[in-house]
Amino acid sequence: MLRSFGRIVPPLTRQMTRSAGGAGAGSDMAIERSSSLLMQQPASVSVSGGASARVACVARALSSGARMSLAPALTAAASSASAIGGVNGPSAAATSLAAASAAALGGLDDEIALEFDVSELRARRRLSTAPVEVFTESHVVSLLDGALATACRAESDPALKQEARRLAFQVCELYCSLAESYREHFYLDLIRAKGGNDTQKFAYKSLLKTILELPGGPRLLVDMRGDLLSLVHQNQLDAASVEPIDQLGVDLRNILKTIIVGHTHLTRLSWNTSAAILEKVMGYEAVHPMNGWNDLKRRIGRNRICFSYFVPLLPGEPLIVLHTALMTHRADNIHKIFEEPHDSLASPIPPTWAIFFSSSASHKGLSGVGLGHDLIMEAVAYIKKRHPTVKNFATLSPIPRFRMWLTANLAAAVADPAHPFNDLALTKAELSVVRRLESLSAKEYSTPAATLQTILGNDDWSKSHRISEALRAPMLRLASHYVNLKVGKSSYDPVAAFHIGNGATAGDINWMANASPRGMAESYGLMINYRYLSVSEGN
Ligand SMILES: CC(C)(COP(=O)(O)OP(=O)(O)OC[C@H]1O[C@@H](n2cnc3c(N)ncnc32)[C@H](O)[C@@H]1OP(=O)(O)O)[C@@H](O)C(=O)NCCC(=O)NCCSC(=O)CC(=O)O
Repeated sequence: MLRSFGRIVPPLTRQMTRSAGGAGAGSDMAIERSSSLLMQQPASVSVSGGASARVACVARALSSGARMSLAPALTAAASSASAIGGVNGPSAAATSLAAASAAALGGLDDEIALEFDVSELRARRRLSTAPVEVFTESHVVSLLDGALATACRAESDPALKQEARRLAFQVCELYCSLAESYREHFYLDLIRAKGGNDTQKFAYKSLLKTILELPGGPRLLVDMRGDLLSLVHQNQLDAASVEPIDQLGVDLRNILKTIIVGHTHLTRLSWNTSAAILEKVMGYEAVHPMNGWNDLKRRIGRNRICFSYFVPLLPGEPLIVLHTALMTHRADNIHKIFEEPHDSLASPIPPTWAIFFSSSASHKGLSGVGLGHDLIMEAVAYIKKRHPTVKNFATLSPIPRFRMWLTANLAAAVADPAHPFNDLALTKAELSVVRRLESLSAKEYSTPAATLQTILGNDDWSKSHRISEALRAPMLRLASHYVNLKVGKSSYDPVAAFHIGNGATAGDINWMANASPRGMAESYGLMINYRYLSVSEGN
C-alpha cells in the first residue's frame, strides 16, 4: 500500500551529505578514494601496513561530516580486518588496518554525538508547519527494518554501533517529521518491523535503546510516549492496534525508567534557581496556575518549599514539582496559603505541619514511572531532617471531578424519582431548612435532587451566607461519598487515586477552600486534606 506520511523533511541521507559542510569537491574525491580503499583492503590477507596508515591519514584529513559518510565503510573495514586470519590469528597488517579504522571511528564518536543531536529535530518538530516531501510507507518500513536490524546486531558487534546510531537518528528525524495523524501507522510499523529476524519479538526495543543513547534521544522518547498515550486516550485506535500499541507504551515506559529510577536528584528550587527552570516550573503548574513571577516568589519564599526532581539525561528539565507550605496548623483554605506575603512568613511559632498543596508532573510521557510517590517520600525525609518540629504531613488537594459527578447524578435522580441518589442528595431535615430559605416552585420542590439541582444551577447560592451554610453539611457529605468511590481497586477521583495509591488516607473536606472560578467549576470550592499518617508522628 502506498500510504503517504505527510509533513516530512527531505531524506536524511541528503541531509547528511549537506551537513558534511565544507567537504567540497576535493573531499568528495577523497571520500571515494578512501571508500574504495576501505572496501577493498580488508578482503585481502596481504593488506600492507602502508595501506592501513593511509586509511587512517585519509580518514583523519576529512572533515567530520565527510568522515561520517565513511562511517559504514570504516566500520566494515574494522570488522572484516579483525576477522581476517588463519590458525595464527590475524596478520599484523590486518590488525593494524583494524586498529587504524577503529581509531578513525573512535575519533568520530564525539562528532557523531553532536551530529546526531536529536534536540534539533525536536525543535524542528515544534516549528515546522509547511508540508514538504512525502515518504511512502515502503520507505518508512525499509528504514525501520534497516535501523532495527542494525541496532540488534550492534548489541553484539560494537563495530556496528555508529551505523546503528546513524540509522536511529534517521528514525528520529522521520518521527519528528510525521504529521500527528500518521503516528498510529508509525507505531504499528515499528512494532511489526522485523529487522531480518522473524523470531525476535519486541526487537524494536534495541532500536529504542539506541535512540535513548543519542544526545537529546531521551527527551524524544519521553515525547514519543506522551504522543502514544494521548493517542490511546483518544480511544480512536483500530481494535487490532490497541494491544500492540499498549505493549509499545509499556516497553517505552520501562526503557525510560532505566534513566529515571535511581538517577533522580531532589532539588529545592529557590529564587537563585535559573530563570529558565523557574519559568518552566510556572508553565508546568497544573493545579493552581501562577499569575507571574510574584506568585512564584511567594511559593518559594519563607516557610514554603518547592521541590523538584531532575535526572542527568534530561538536563534542565524539572520532571515533577511539589509545592509545600510549612504551617502551624492543618491548612483548610488555599487562599490563605497564597495570600501571605512571601517576606512576612516568618512565624515565632515553629511549624508543625507540612502541607503539600500542588504536585505537577511536567511530561505525560513519564507517567506511571512513580515520580510523584517518590518525590513526596523524599520531600518528607528532607523536611523531617531540616524542620524537626514538623510532625504532620498532609495535602490540601483539589477534588477535580466532584461537580461533574454531582451534576450527572442529580440529573439522573431528577429524571427518576425512585433513583437512590434522591436519598443521598438531602436528608429530610436538610431539605426543610433549604426549602425555608429558598422560594422554589412546586416542580423544583418535587424531590431532594430537584431542589439541590435548582439551587446549584447557578453560583448565587455561594453569595448568600445563609444558603451556603445550609448547603455545607449535605455538600460535605456528598463530597465524602464521592472521594470514597472506587473503580476496581482504585479511587474514581484521579487525585484520590494518586494520594490513596501512595498510602495516604482521605481526611477533612474543607468548605469554601478554593473559591476561585476553577475551584468552583471543579468542586463547588471544596478541597480535601489527604493525610500521610504513616510518616506523621503521634498517629
Ligand atoms: C499527580 C501527578 C503529579 C502524579 O504524577 P506521577 O508521575 O507520579 O503519576 P503517575 O501517572 O505515575 O500516577 C501515579 C498514580 O496516580 C494515579 N493517578 C494519577 N493520575 C490519575 C488519573 N488521571 N486517573 C486515575 N489515576 C491517576 C494512578 O493511580 C497512578 O497509579 P498507578 O501507577 O497504579 O497507575 C500527576 O498525575 C499530575 O501532574 N497530575 C495533574 C495535577 C494534579 O492533579 N496533581 C494532584 C493534585 S495537587 C495535590 O493533590 C496536592 C499535592 O499533591 O501536593
